[in-house]
Amino acid sequence: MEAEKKAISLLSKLRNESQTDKPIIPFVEKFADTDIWNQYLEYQQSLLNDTDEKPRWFYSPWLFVECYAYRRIHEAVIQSPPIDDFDVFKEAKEQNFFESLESITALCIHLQELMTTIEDLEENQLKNEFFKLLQISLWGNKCDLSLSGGETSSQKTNIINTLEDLKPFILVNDMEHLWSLLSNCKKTREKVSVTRVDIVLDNSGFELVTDLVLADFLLFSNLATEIHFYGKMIPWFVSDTTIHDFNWVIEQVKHCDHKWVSKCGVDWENYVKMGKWVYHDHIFWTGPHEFCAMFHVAPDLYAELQKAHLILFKGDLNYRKLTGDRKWEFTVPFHRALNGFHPAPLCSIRTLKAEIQVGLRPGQGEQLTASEPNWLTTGKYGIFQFDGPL
Ligand SMILES: O=P(O)(O)OC[C@@]1(O)O[C@H](CO)[C@@H](O)[C@@H]1O
Ligand SMILES: [Mn+2]
Repeated sequence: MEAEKKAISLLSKLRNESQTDKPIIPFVEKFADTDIWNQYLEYQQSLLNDTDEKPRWFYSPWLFVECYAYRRIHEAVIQSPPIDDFDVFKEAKEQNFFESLESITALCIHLQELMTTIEDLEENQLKNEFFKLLQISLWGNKCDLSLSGGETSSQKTNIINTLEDLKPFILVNDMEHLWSLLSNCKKTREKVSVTRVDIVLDNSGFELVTDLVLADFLLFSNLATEIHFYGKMIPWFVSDTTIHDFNWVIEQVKHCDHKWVSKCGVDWENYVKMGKWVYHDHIFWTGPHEFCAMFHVAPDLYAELQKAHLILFKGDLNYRKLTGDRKWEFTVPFHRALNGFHPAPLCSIRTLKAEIQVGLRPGQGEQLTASEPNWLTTGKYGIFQFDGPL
């Protein structure tokens, strides 16, 4: 109880600082990334050079302040042993999973049926199935809990039946590039060689299941031979996946009382055991830096990503970090907005929840603004945006 009281008082202090636009203060508790964060704070301070101004909640860049807020929540918890490994968002994430169970069941059954017919599929049919699972993973990204302030945001309908209706809302659609890349890898692959797809995960719950279903399909269709996942080392943006969530979701699926669903869980656990699925942690993902800084700030992670044939970046926050959350013109090429971040061919799979979008056709953004002023932030629209040699 003492520990809870302490955590709550630290959180109240944090709330007060943010509501009253206090200066952004350094981290005190020693943790793996404390120095990195405090150095970044100094950098933000240096941008205000000749004034006495301090970076503050209402005026500093949103991406930085928002990440800082989640890191401060974590600091309040780690300063309060013995509850220092408590995940304040665990309950919300688990609720999202349970509320989406019907849709998860339908998806797992679909996957198992596909597995049994895969040998008979023509090239074109295989491509179609790949596109379906990509779109399911895209729309799965609607289910994040930070946009809804932690309120429920689960998937209640069978998503497979809605894909056709949702197609007009895909603003950038580079799925064909993903297909060409992976089917070429498959055709030219020698017996012993590897095709590696890396997935930079976003939200746990329903979205994570859609990513695991896609990852499973990539393996049994032979479009890839190895999948590497990246999650968050601390609770992040309410619904983001940690290693605990990753294992928890697989365990839940495994114990579902539907035989095809639990078969998925058993397969997924085996992939992890066999090293066909590899989960990576890295503190960089919960840092303040945009991805173009990764080469210098986290060269080991950059080198790891370079081993992939394709990297899929799930979600809105990853898109903001890919593009530096800048006020880019809508028509600026994605390659340019990545600002030198090119570890391997990559694709952002994201529903739009923040006021940033690049790589649109001339006039496309303006047209959307005229007809639907909130199109950038509602999660109604989505993209598959690819960067890499064609
Ligand atoms: O990365 P995700 O889960 O797709 O979205 C995270 C998000 O909802 O959180 C922030 C709003 O607080 C925005 O960056 C973004 O819209
Ligand atoms: Mn998220």
